[in-house]
Amino acid sequence: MKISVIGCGYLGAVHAACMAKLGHEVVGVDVDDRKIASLTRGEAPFFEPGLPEILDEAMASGRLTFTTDLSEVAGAAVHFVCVGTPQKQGEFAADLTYVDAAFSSLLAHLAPGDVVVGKSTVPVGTAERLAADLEPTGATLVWNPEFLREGFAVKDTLHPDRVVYGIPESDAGQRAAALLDEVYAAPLAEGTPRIVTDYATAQLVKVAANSFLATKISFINAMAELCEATGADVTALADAIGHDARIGRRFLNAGLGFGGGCLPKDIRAFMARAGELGVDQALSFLREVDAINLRRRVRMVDLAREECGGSIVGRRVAVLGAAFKPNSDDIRDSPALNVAEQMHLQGAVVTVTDPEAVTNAKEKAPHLHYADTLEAAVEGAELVLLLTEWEQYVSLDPDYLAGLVADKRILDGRNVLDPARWRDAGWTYRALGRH
Ligand SMILES: NC(=O)c1ccc[n+]([C@@H]2O[C@H](COP(=O)([O-])OP(=O)(O)OC[C@H]3O[C@@H](n4cnc5c(N)ncnc54)[C@H](O)[C@@H]3O)[C@@H](O)[C@H]2O)c1
Ligand SMILES: O=c1ccn([C@@H]2O[C@H](COP(=O)(O)OP(=O)(O)O[C@H]3O[C@H](CO)[C@@H](O)[C@H](O)[C@H]3O)[C@@H](O)[C@H]2O)c(=O)[nH]1
Repeated sequence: MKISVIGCGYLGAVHAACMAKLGHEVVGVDVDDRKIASLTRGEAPFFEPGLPEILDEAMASGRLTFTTDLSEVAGAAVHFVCVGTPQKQGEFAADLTYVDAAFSSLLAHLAPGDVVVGKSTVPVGTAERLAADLEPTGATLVWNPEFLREGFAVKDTLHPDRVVYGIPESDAGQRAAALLDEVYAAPLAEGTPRIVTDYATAQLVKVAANSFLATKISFINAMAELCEATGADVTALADAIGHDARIGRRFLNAGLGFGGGCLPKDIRAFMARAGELGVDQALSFLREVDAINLRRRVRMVDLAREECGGSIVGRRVAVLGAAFKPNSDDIRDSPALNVAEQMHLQGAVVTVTDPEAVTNAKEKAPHLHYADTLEAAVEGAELVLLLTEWEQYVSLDPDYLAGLVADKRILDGRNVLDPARWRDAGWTYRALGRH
């Protein structure tokens, strides 16, 4: 089937390549000509494990092309809209400029019977408005939220935990769902659960899922605050409560908290939308989820100051990690980069390293120092901060690192190192929520 994917960022580029892998003929469209030039060369414009391989395969098959010319979507039966919905400057609400622009420019290229599939994360009520705009074209809107995780985007797209379709209550809605079933025939054949519902529910499922994940992380980080006040150990606590199948151990990793281009802005946009709907009280707990999360970053800097005898002015600090999570080069709302910036503002001499995110970090925070290797970053450091749990940092040898630094002091912002092993090697080890 001929498919178009509008918006080829972290979500859209992966979606386009995966749809081609499933056998469809795909045209990916973006307004960013640098991104399109890179994708056209078969090069992923960002780091995502597995993407280069499926891009290569799809480009070689001739089934995947990229363009900045939206008119090339004509003739596609299904159009996926994957453009960004960032947080508005200075507000909690989502900025729908890109979604609105993508839909309005798409109108001229649609034919009756086409299916437009919204995958961007939007405030509930957006799909209903966009469906009304589509009506004169004879195309049908399906709201099909996306749940992929960066770092696992290819696997999550090809083998999703579930698919959700928000459709109108009409024959056209049923036909649109059947067409989307054809697009997703391979994952559905694997038994992927498929939930068909109305627009409002489909849009809410997405932000409810992200709110739940954010709440789980902030819950354990609140427990970390209690652990710090009592001498308890939050990792042991998470293991113990996680054994209860009703709770589960996943997403209970305490530390610097959540960042990225999704959880922080999605819970804020959800609160803003609840306010517009007159039900802001229902989500008032998300304010606390956000506040607990942001407090962890401040606590990390406080811990660094404590370890440096009350002041970090002029101290040489090595920061391991800039990406918001490992296996990604994404630095959107990265807790690691935020801590590095706070340390710099408070007078420390900060050198940041990351296996993949240094280029993006330099663009966002050019005033920090950067090193391409771990060795260069830690050389002569008086304090080391592990802030993104890349495997190469998790598996660091304390004796090896000891030979490079000026002072053997490490703060583990992700609770991934073995405290006993580091202390035995002569290090001062501190972490969030454990001693
Ligand atoms: N990144 C994820 O892991 C993820 C997962 C699930 C859902 N989402 C949601 O998907 C959406 C996209 O997120 P992302 O991380 O891919 O963002 P992104 O910023 O990486 O990509 C968005 C892309 O859309 C392009 N764009 C903007 N306006 C356009 C237009 N009018 N026509 C064509 N292209 C246009 C931009 O140039 C950019 O390349 C957001 O709503 C996000 O919340 C993201
Ligand atoms: O126990 C945990 C788990 C995660 N995190 C942090 O939480 C953030 C988000 O992690 P993750 O959810 O794995 O990354 P994303 O790629 O942002 O994915 C989330 O956001 C996407 C965009 O909406 C959704 O599609 C995914 O389902 C949802 O997991 C990162 O900063 C992690 O470091 C923790 O602090 N502790």
